[in-house]
Amino acid sequence: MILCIDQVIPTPLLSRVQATLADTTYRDGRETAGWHARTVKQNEQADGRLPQVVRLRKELESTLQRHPLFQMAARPRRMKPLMFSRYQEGMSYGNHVDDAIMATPEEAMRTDLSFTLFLNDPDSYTGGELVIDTTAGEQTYKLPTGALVLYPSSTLHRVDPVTRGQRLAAVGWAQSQVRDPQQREILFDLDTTRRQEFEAHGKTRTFDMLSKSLANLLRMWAEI
Ligand SMILES: O=C(O)CCC(=O)C(=O)O
Ligand SMILES: [Fe+2]
Repeated sequence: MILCIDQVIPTPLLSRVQATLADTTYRDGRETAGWHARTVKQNEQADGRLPQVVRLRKELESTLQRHPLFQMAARPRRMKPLMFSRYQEGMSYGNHVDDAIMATPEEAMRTDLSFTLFLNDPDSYTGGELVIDTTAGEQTYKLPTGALVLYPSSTLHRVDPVTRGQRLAAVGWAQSQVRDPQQREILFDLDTTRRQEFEAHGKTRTFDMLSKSLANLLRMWAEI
């Protein structure tokens, strides 16, 4: 399942992110890529050691932790610290698969889900689409400012060359409590349906039964 979520971050935070990213130091993106991805990765990443970058990163991470749709779709157990990336004219990130295991400050994690949070106006740059290889063919994403695409880390994907302007994004990875994508999708559908039932009719018997099934499937499938 690939999910797009609009307006993930509030406008004041987005403005602060944009202001900080316009005025910070960047490093060569190849520093954080695996050996094969490094050969096709051509971008820049905000220096993650700078205090203003750390502060923003943490704020964005806690915003995601509180986002109901992100939580429902990803069920994150561990998250890799977010990275802010910038693609200037001519930069791109060729086809690659993300590393299956990534280091975090605490412990290594398995990457189940990858995501991109688009941080600037898509009309201000040309190219720079995130292209994901799926069984239904290539899917292309160039989302509005503040929108996020969540996709399986198991896919081949790339960022097409930026041919005008610059593309700013935050990228991240999550290990899910539910490893199997099909199980995760079943839980997502059930959760969505029970919320719709609640909104339409309140806490009905149907809502309770859907909640019970969701909780019991989680008991079967979740690793915590
Ligand atoms: O910037 C993006 O949309 C994705 C970048 C990416 O694939 C990566 O950092 O592994
Ligand atoms: Fe990637």
